[in-house]
Amino acid sequence: MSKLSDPRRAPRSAWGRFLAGFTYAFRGLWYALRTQRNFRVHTGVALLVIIAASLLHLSPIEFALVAVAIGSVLISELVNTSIELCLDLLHPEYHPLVRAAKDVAAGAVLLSALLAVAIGVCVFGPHLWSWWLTLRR
Ligand SMILES: Nc1ncnc2c1ncn2[C@@H]1O[C@H](COP(=O)(O)OP(=O)(O)OP(=O)(O)O)[C@@H](O)[C@H]1O
Repeated sequence: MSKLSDPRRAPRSAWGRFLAGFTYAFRGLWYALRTQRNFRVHTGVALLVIIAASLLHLSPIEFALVAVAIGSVLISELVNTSIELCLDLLHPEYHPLVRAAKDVAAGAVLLSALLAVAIGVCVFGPHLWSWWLTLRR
């Protein structure tokens, strides 16, 4: 990339740099949505969970817990993707340390997904149970 086309070199005001930061962040989210199947799946599940949370009229605290669960999964997925991209760029060939680094990053995603499931069971469980009891009456 030539220096002229490198956006980091474009002269900008502080406000312009601040706004550009948002553009880069949304570009990152769009990149993950376009290229990462797991991120798309997790985003779809998150939307379904938000719809279910609205239908079941969760309390503000319950909604906050669900938001933390969703956020932790999506954020860990994004960090995992970023780590994978860096490693693929720096060392595309097989290396045991690359394997360990990618496996650890994948482990972080797994842990956050398990945390989300635990929060989901604790928050949605009682609501679904009372909904089920109402249906049976
Ligand atoms: N360069 C490498 N050297 C050693 N092992 C690697 C290397 N690249 C990938 N691996 C191993 O393969 C696994 C999958 O890696 P990969 O980069 O395909 O991730 P992925 O989770 O399938 O990502 P995605 O589906 O998002 O592309 C890693 O967890 C790691 O164990």
